[in-house]
Amino acid sequence: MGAQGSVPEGVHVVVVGGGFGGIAAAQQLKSSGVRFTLIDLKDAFHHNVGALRASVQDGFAQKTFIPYAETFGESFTQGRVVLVEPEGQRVVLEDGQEVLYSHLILCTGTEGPFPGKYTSPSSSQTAVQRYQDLLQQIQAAGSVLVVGGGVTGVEMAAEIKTEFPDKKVVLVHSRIPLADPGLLSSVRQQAKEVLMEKGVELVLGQKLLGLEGVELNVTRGNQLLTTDQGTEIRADLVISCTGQRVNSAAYASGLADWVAEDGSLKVNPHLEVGSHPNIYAIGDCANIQEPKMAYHAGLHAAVAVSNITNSLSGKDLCTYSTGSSQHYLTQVSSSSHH
Ligand SMILES: Cc1cc2nc3c(=O)[nH]c(=O)nc-3n(C[C@H](O)[C@H](O)[C@H](O)COP(=O)(O)OP(=O)(O)OC[C@H]3O[C@@H](n4cnc5c(N)ncnc54)[C@H](O)[C@@H]3O)c2cc1C
Repeated sequence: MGAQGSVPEGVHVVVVGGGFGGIAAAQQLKSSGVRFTLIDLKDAFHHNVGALRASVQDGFAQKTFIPYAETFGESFTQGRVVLVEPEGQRVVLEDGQEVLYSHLILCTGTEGPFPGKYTSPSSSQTAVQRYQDLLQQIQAAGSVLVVGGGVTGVEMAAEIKTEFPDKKVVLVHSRIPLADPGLLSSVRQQAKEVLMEKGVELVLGQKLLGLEGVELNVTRGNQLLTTDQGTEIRADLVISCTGQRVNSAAYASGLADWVAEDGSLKVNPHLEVGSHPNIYAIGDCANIQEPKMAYHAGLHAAVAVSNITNSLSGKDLCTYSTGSSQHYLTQVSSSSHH
């Protein structure tokens, strides 16, 4: 089905979440001529792959927020989805507005602490300012403690030390290996070596105590922090890169039967959620055993949109194969859908 193809009347795809998965889906729906509504609580797409660079480089943050309305016009609605109702085929926004769908693509991603993630319902201007403010705090600090050695923490520590080699940067991580368990151990080892070469001090296999009581992202001057093994760390500024979790609030009650332990949605190989052939989950909120990456979210979007258009034109559905990006679109017979 292309721009000239005919889309059956009444088709309206609602895409919840305008992260990497959501914008890829919306762009493909737009070029397929399918009516859609993209809903996000922010007014701009956040290219969060650049979030940590935006924290250390003046003027970079504004390049990482791209207003949805410029690309999607009236097909974009700003708001927070608080409920998915599969029976009524509608989603409900925080302000009470209801949006009906024929097909739903859920891509609410993950949430986590600023600066790695920015999930406040504020304007992009406010968001950009927040990154600029953090840059000033980093500039003012003599020493920075980065908490959490997943990929975000590793990147944050490396970015600060790269831009400000004279600052003391300490990275504390509760496990010994750095970065994410889904990555090759050689990659994780390389991340460690890069940090050590740059002069980042590593405190591994220790958990920082009392993080809840620490004012984050503000330079306070020589705060004393302690780990569960009694190691004392002094730092002017503390940045948290820990505790990312799947953002399940929108669907947790409406699709409770299909929510996995980590909050993600259980999908079949067509990326359909549970027993709902018209509801898809893609990106970080889809329960797929692979590293959570922007790149994968884009691949999922292609599968979900192809399956919507294929189901409308009576074609076979595609399956998503983890890790085989070149062959991710595999046509399979799916007589159960037709
Ligand atoms: C610091 C950092 C660096 C990264 N670097 C890389 C990299 O180099 N390469 C790579 O491939 N991946 C990278 N990743 C991972 C990548 O960012 C994620 O895998 C990707 O963002 C997932 O896309 P998504 O669309 O599933 O979700 P997200 O990008 O998390 O987007 C979800 C969207 O949903 C919206 N939303 C959530 N709940 C609601 C609701 N209830 N109502 C309305 N809207 C809602 C949010 O506002 C958000 O815009 C990085 C991640 C971080 C944190």
